[in-house]
Amino acid sequence: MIKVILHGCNGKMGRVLVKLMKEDPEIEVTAGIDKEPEKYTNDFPVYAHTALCREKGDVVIDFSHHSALPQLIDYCLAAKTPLVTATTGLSGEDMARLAETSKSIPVFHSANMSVGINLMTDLAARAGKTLGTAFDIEIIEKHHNKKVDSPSGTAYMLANAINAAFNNNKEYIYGRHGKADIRKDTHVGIHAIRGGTIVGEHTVIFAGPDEIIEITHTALSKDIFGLGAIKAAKFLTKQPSGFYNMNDIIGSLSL
Ligand SMILES: NC(=O)C1=CN([C@@H]2O[C@H](COP(=O)(O)OP(=O)(O)OC[C@H]3O[C@@H](n4cnc5c(N)ncnc54)[C@H](O)[C@@H]3O)[C@@H](O)[C@H]2O)C=CC1
Ligand SMILES: O=C(O)C1=N[C@H](C(=O)O)C[C@H](O)C1
Repeated sequence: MIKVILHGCNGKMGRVLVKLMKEDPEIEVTAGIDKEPEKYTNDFPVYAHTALCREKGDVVIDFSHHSALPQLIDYCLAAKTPLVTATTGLSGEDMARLAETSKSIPVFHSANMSVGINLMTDLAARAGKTLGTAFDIEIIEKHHNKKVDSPSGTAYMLANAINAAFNNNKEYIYGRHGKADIRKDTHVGIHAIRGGTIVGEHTVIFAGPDEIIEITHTALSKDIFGLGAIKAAKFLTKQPSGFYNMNDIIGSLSL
């Protein structure tokens, strides 16, 4: 039985993970950490801070807030516990911290734990490479009205994969309010919609002369992210130190 320390256990994704792990005989929550520890009644202890957690887990799963990352990394390093982090809104400095941490313990990060988005990322990069600069690229993401970061981590993941296909010469343009000039072919427009209970929708538009290609992924339930994180946790407990992502568990998606 794999023992999980669930960081952010009382959040929306935390509740999904608690439910999914109850249904899985191979994995269980040993302790939770959440800055609102009493929000729900849980059948495992919940602490307000990593420093208070005495339980030992085989792996930490994190769906919380990017501001918690430094303390979470300190905890994982001290407890020598592998870290699966799905939290978004990470800065370049945060990513560098995760990469440094992965020299000492196994670390898994993906801004989107679904299989579909990871395939879409490959498809979008390939489309960018094939279509070249004749096609303008815009990314639209839609999420629920409780999401705190924008644009989404997934929008960045898609943009970065496309950018890599263009030797990283793209410039990200966030909305166009106040812009009084035409777009350049080096621009990638990124636009965030927030409303209702939208689980998550990402569209990459390639708009060319007289034709348009759109690639869309729609998440219909948060379970897809939770199941991906559980797969990642099971995978990570068997790995040496290193920095892993979804491609390591779903195999090469190169088309
Ligand atoms: N990679 C993926 O596939 C997915 C990533 N996410 C990301 O996961 C994160 C959480 O999403 P939700 O559950 O929807 O948010 P949420 O706001 O419902 O839950 C976050 C939880 O973390 C707790 N928290 C915040 N700061 C903390 C701290 N310093 N220490 C301990 N606990 C803290 C909050 O009290 C809350 O219970 C977000 O960054 C979101 O973008 C969400 C869905 C899928
Ligand atoms: O906050 C969310 O809900 C989600 N966040 C992730 C992101 O920022 O990309 C992944 C998913 O789209 C849901």
